[in-house]
Amino acid sequence: MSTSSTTSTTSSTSASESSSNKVILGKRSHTETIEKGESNNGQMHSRNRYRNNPPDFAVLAFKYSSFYPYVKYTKEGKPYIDFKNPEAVRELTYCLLRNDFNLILEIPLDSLCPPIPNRLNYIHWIEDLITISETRQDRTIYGIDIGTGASCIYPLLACTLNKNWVMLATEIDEKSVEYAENNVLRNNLESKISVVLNKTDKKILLSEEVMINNNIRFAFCMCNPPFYESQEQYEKGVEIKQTPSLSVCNGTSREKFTPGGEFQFIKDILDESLVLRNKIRWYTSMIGRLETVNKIVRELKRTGIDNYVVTEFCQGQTRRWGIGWSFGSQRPSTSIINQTSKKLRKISQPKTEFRFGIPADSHDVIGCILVHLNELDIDGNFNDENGTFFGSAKTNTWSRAARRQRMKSSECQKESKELSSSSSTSATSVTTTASTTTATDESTVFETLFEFTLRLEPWKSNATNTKVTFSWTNGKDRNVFESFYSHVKKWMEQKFAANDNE
Ligand SMILES: C[S@@+](CC[C@H](N)C(=O)[O-])C[C@H]1O[C@@H](n2cnc3c(N)ncnc32)[C@H](O)[C@@H]1O
Repeated sequence: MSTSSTTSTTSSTSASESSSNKVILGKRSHTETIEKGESNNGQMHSRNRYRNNPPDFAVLAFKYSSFYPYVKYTKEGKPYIDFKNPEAVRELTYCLLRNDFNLILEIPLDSLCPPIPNRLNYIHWIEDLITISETRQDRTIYGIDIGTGASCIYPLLACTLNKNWVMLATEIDEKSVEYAENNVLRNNLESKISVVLNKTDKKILLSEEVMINNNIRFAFCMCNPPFYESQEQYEKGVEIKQTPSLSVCNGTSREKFTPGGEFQFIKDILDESLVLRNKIRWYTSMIGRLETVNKIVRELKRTGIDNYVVTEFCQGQTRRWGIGWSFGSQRPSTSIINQTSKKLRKISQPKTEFRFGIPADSHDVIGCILVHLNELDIDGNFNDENGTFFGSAKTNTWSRAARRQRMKSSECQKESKELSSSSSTSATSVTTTASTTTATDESTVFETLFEFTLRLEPWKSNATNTKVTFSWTNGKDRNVFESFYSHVKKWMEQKFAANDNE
């Protein structure tokens, strides 16, 4: 059976064990949880509805007569189900989808039965990634689910949770396509989800049916690839699992196996992404084995892609991983980069958030920073409500060379003013004009180097210490942003040290 069913087992087992610990989560927006910088910490995604609210088998059995026969009770009266029984597992999945998402599905008994909490973790992580680039919540978000399976689980859940999402679901297996299409129709989601049969297993995205002749610019693609390359590798994988599998082994061979295993499948997506580039903003995949995460990160680096994120999907004792990469210049926040274990942070891209403290109140600090940003010709808007500045730099105005150049041109201007006030010669005015033009040209010729936000905390309080946080939100060159940040930090520290000494 596929490892995904094992995920269902361990999750539901641990879920029922912790059912005394129920907390109903209030509805929180994507941006809210991202801003709070919440990481997985060995748990489900912070918006996953099952994180602190595991399924209650007794309640489900009472509500759904089809599930009732599968629920048994321990001597202590604790409800449980036999995860070795594929029908019981499938009924549980049906009940959760119906009860919590108002979705009705039909999945063949020999096919993969998707564990819902695990599938939600991946969708919530995609929501976080998309939030970086899509600030307008009313805009249609286009996504692709590669290998949607008979259940069509990702598109169905994703479009139910996100009303502005539209998804293309791809699949190579004809029977699965038929089931997936019927599942879409059954839930009246045909205006949101299209299922296509990918006629070649040699191509994943670059096939005629998927991206060739498709003019849509997709925000993301997602994929739960077949994990193993052979039955032998699968059996080995099962053997080395630390906890014995409690679950039945369902899943067709197409769902479990692919030549070269998951590494080759994701590597193929990576190779195709090098052709498609910005036609899809975030290329992502689920990963079943930790060693594959390291191998794919090495491939990303080898091809020069530095804008990537890795994450860990936790569900009970089972771990899965997620990887995403982009050719765009939008940078994920540090909290998205950090949505993983400490171990994986080492191979993630470095942080995009930088912080220092200034021993003064926020009013004095912002006054000083804004004057200096103005001197540096940094464009931007300051939001006085929350103490946040949104800025962009067109050209490097803070480097030593740029500052020397600025000093030279202001000296020139001073000289020319003095000369023109004593004797107005045409030669001097030409010099003045020339130097101004050079400066103007420099700032208009270059595109935006980077965008950033600058936040002061605590804002509008009498605290005599202010935390200044710079976040790199857009740009290709990390070194340029970091040199700007270092310059402003040094300048501020010197300024306030000087004030202290006065
Ligand atoms: C592990 S299953 C995932 C099913 C479902 N997405 C889920 O998460 O439960 C992988 C699926 O990918 C499909 N697949 C394999 N190669 C493919 C390709 N080149 N294009 C589209 N689908 C493919 C398989 O048929 C299988 O249904």
